[in-house]
Amino acid sequence: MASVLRSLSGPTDLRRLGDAELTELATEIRQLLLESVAANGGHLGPNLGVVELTIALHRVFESPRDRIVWDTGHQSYVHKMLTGRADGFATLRQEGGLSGYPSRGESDHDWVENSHASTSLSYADGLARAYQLQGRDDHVVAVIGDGALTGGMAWEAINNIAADPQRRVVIVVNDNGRSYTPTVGGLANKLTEIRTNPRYEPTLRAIRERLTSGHRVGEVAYEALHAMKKGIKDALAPQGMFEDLGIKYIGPVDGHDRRAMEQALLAAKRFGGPVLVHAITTKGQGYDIAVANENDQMHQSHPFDLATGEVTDVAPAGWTSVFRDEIVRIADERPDVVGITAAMLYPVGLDAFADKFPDRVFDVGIAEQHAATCAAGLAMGGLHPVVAVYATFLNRAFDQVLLDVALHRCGVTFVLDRAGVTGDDGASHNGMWDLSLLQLVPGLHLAAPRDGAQLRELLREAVDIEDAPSVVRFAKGAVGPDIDAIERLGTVDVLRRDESAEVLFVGVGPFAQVALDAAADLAAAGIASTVVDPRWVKPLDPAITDLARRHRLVVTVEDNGRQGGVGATVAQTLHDADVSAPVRIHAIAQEFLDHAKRGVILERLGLTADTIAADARAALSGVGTGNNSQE
Ligand SMILES: Cc1ncc(C[n+]2csc(CCOP(=O)(O)OP(=O)(O)O)c2C)c(N)n1
Ligand SMILES: CC(=O)[C@@H](O)[C@H](O)COP(=O)(O)O
Ligand SMILES: [Mg+2]
Repeated sequence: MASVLRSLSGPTDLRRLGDAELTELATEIRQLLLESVAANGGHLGPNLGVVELTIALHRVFESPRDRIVWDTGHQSYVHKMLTGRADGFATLRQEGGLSGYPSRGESDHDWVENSHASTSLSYADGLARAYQLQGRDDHVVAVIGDGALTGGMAWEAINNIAADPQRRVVIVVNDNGRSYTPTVGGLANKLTEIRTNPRYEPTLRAIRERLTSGHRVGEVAYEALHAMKKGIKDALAPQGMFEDLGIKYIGPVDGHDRRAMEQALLAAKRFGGPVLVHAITTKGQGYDIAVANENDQMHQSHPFDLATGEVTDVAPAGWTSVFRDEIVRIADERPDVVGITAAMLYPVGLDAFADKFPDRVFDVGIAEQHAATCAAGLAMGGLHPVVAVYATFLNRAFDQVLLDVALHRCGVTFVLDRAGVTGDDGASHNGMWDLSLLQLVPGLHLAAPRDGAQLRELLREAVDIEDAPSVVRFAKGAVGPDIDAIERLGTVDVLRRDESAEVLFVGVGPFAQVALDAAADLAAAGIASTVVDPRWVKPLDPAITDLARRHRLVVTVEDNGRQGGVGATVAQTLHDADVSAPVRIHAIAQEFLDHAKRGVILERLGLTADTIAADARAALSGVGTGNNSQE
């Protein structure tokens, strides 16, 4: 059979396909998912789990006139294949290639590019209100996972959507019971109760297997089987949990039974008000290695061997593994230390802590705001919480850090993984905001370790701070070799000290190595430098000002946005101290960065030793006009 997928020019073509072709299409889509993620890495589990659901969505609704919003967006590969981009999957997540998330620049079918979870229902509420005001009868569909449904924003939106019986929003809950690990919380428990009910699951599976095992099931038999399944489902549906709020509930529906999904979606489409379709799916469906993966069901996979599921580009032990080991040693010594994760136990490295002390690590779901303020409560209760999140996701909890933690001088430690450019996951995943945002928080202590040894040391210093929030942030991936200091001035480590140095490099975190390389570059041109690692970038140690007074030029290098970062803070500090040395700031351009590998982006941003050295030479000769100047 010629490729069904390749025969499609867009979602309208789906409506001409018969059952056999639609079953074949699902098989082809799974094959393309496996091939492209095995080659490039990406979100395999989530996308294998929404094949039939997405086909049904695009057969029932008329995208882009009807808006389909994907929460988090990591499960939108099938949507992309059905909207004319199947051929692009060889370039998935590569520079200039297909994004791993919806992309407005790629297609009119894509709406939300932000990969931060739990936002879809708010977009949907807004879109539906706009349609109501404009008298449009187009549909708005939001696809949200059970994990994203644990985010506070989702419930703010549900409260608003449910407020108006005319609000035409179709909420499709893609319930696979998992974020990375099983989804936690009272709602998740209720959804799990349905999904795992012994009376529901085997019957459902038996019906699904009969309907999809190639047996030709006559229409009558099909309807009879469905009637039986519907009877079971109705008996198990969450008793009014959503309907008491004013949202019509349809389900639970077998999310891998395309026909059942189409029936449910059609009913939702016709309902004309706030309606929720509860689809039950399996993350990794169709690839047993993913389904069986207890860690995360191949939620986010590096390139892997299709036959074994083994990752093929095994990265060396990274920053996360250093944290994973040290926090367990600290927990051994400090019974008051507890850990908090926002549904990312393994990715942030709290799994070993949880294995050894299961009652001292809390998974709060995808709820960073709650994590921060709950941590304040834990601190007020006499414990020392360590909240481990990706740097970009702390954006969401800024107000909580500022006014729930810092205002009350709570001893909470935030560990920010994936700080700096992350690359593959696009603009909303780069951890390029924290060094700026957190400069604003009175009393907060902010550290950026340059290597594994410093991560261990600074983490210990941080958990010893009991009267203020402390933050330790580090990059994604491999950690470089330890860099020894020549001496320590206050909290500042001196890493290089040339005689009669003209240039003072301030290298933040792993960019201390870049600063050392730039200094070596200058030395080859006969220019002497001093290189320091501030270690604590807030509060900035006075040693930086004292050193700056004795140099002609100050060069700062950091893996954070330029605006309000460490470089800006150094420049402001020196200005306030009447230090005349100009400051050259090398940081991430304050813009949304397209996806590409981290190294490619850093090269493109000029955050490399040779570029920084060239800029310093030019500045010393008085002609430095780069866009990094602070003059
Ligand atoms: C605010 C925020 N926190 C954490 C993440 C990291 N993250 C990406 S996907 C995911 C799990 C999503 O689970 P679910 O919504 O159930 O979707 P599924 O992968 O199961 O389809 C998490 C925690 C994120 N994208 N946004
Ligand atoms: C979609 C999401 O937010 C995460 O799954 C993200 O893709 C994690 O990426 P890494 O863990 O590979 O940095
Ligand atoms: Mg899920």
